[in-house]
Amino acid sequence: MTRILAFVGMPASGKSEASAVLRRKGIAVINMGDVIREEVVRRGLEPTDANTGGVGTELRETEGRDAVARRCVPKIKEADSDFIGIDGVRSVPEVECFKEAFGDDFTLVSIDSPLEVRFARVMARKRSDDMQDIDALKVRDERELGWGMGEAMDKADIVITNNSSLEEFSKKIRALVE
Ligand SMILES: Nc1ncnc2c1ncn2[C@@H]1O[C@H](COP(=O)(O)OP(=O)(O)OP(=O)(O)O)[C@@H](O)[C@H]1O
Repeated sequence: MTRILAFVGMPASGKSEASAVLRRKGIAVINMGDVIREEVVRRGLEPTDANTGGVGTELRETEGRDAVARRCVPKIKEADSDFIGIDGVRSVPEVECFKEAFGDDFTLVSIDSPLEVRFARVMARKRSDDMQDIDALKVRDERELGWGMGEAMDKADIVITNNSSLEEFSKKIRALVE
């Protein structure tokens, strides 16, 4: 039996930090974006933002909105471990795919963090693909919501707020795992 903790949340809400807590505990985390990057490489393409975006959209169009989740299922089964994390759930069909494959062993965790707090963190993190003003973050939020992220967050079994320190947040994630 594999217990699965999957994280869903708006951009810069803290999904990577939650995944890092799991990894520090020796728990493997599957990043759903990596599944798309793998497909890009398999097709002999460069893993650029444009190519991953294009392949991701194409996979969803040709194989269904749960295409990426379906590719994760055998990976989770093959890993044959007691506990696994998933970073990057984005829509209800993906949640349904995991629920169908793993039933009650699948727990969806929504990470909740307000726009202003997320924006301050984006400014501090300085990632190359990050937005430069709060309006750009709002646009990114709208794009993710357009893919059904809001409905996926509504399906969460557990909601964790991340609006204070990183230590406080890590403690909540550790408690969840334990
Ligand atoms: N509680 C916190 N206190 C301070 N910094 C935080 C906290 N939570 C997250 N951060 C920082 O905010 C930034 C965004 O968090 P993170 O990268 O985990 O978000 P994400 O949900 O994975 O984002 P994305 O969806 O954009 O990849 C990171 O630099 C992270 O270290």
